[in-house]
Amino acid sequence: MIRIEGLRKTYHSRGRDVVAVDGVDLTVPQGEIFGVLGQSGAGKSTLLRCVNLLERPDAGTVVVDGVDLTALREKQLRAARRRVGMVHQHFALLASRTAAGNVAFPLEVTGMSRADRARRVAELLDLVGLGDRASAYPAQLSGGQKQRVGIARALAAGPQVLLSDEATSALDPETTRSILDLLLDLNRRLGLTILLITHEMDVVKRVCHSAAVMRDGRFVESGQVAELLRRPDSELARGLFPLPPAEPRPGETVVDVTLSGDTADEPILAGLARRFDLDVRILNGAVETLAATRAGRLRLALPGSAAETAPALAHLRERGVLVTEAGR
Ligand SMILES: Nc1ncnc2c1ncn2[C@@H]1O[C@H](COP(=O)(O)OP(=O)(O)OP(=O)(O)O)[C@@H](O)[C@H]1O
Repeated sequence: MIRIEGLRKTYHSRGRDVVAVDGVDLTVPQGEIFGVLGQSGAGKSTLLRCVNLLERPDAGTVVVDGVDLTALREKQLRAARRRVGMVHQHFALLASRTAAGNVAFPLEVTGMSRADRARRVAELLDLVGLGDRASAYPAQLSGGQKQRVGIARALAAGPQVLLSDEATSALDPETTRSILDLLLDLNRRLGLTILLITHEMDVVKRVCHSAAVMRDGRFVESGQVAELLRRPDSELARGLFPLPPAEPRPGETVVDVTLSGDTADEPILAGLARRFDLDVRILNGAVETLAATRAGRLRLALPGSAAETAPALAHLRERGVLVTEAGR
């Protein structure tokens, strides 16, 4: 579990202050995957580096598995950091070491015997699906394979918590999917708590139970993905399911409906046709399986004026469907 309260970090550079993290509160329960989404410069990397205290925050506390890391001295902190694995965007592997040598690296300072180390490294490489590439050097591995080595190395000391710094942004879409599937699998099998930063909506969609949108050092919204999808003003919901503009026909009322959880699998349009004798057109949209819920957004055109379609829309709302004005 990760609990962050009141985190702030300001950099002083060339005579001016840059507030990179401006009062962030965040809780990631044990076994959950939390994604922080934001554009370049939002403060995501600084936030992540403050979680394992690679960067010391100016204010706030960072508690990982019940230990307040901000209260520790350097020596205790080095030991406590083993509770936190880190996966890097550009893998950060040692070119002169094999895959096995890279995974063994963090174990060498723990005093583990050579035989135990070899056993543990083989186990970790198997876990990430690279059991047969133990003696390959990074230059002989694909990007996805390098990231698998990076993940195995991050897990070497048996952390409960994994931090992922844009782990897939240097990878092609198919490899990205396979690495995200691996993170999801590790989360489920090991009960691993994962805090990841990303600028890609797809990453949030595929693996995150909860997420935050970060801008100018602050969280502008944060919560479980399923819950954010039920908020009419959620930026994340709009980003996860963008709806391109669509031209209605004369006499139609156009609305956006957001479905999450049970409503995503109910035949809501058939219900409208039956109960209200309405032939609804789907202008665009999608319903998908996300990490923790089924969800989607549709832009619908209903025949009739706003007043004429109001009972049908009220019926949808009663069933738990979020109905908003198109494009809002
Ligand atoms: N070491 C540093 N010294 C001075 N300013 C910094 C330093 N590191 C980051 N910053 C500034 O802090 C702000 C947040 O940067 P940060 O790297 O955390 O954002 P980010 O969301 O991770 O962006 P990116 O995805 O591009 O890495 C930016 O304005 C950046 O220029």
